[in-house]
Amino acid sequence: MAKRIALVAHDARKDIIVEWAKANAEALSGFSICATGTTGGRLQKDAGLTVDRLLSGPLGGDAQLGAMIAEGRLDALFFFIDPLSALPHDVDVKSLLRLAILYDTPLAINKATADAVLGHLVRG
Ligand SMILES: O=C(CO)COP(=O)(O)O
Repeated sequence: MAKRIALVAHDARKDIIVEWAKANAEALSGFSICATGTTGGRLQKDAGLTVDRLLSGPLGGDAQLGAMIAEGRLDALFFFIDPLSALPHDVDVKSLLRLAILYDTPLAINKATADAVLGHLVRG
């Protein structure tokens, strides 16, 4: 069964994750991909990816991903975090990151680490 990965980006990072997904389309096609709502919409429309869309991050999508991690249903998290803005749902972001750390889930937080984690997953 294909490994399941999640792609998430804050608004200021959505163009970056779309470009990254386009550049890595072939590698990403081997995974089952889920994404928070708005990120998923951009990835479908602008990068042509097939994704399972969860709720938007601030409306519970980050919490859904946290639950997937806690239940052992997510193999890696690609979370392009905005480092320059205060976010109203910061508690959800922190919770998701905390669970990824707690469960030792491979975690990418920017393009450089996304390249590294994806390479690690592709190599098996
Ligand atoms: O806010 C997010 C992650 O914290 C992402 O949610 P959206 O993809 O719905 O914008």
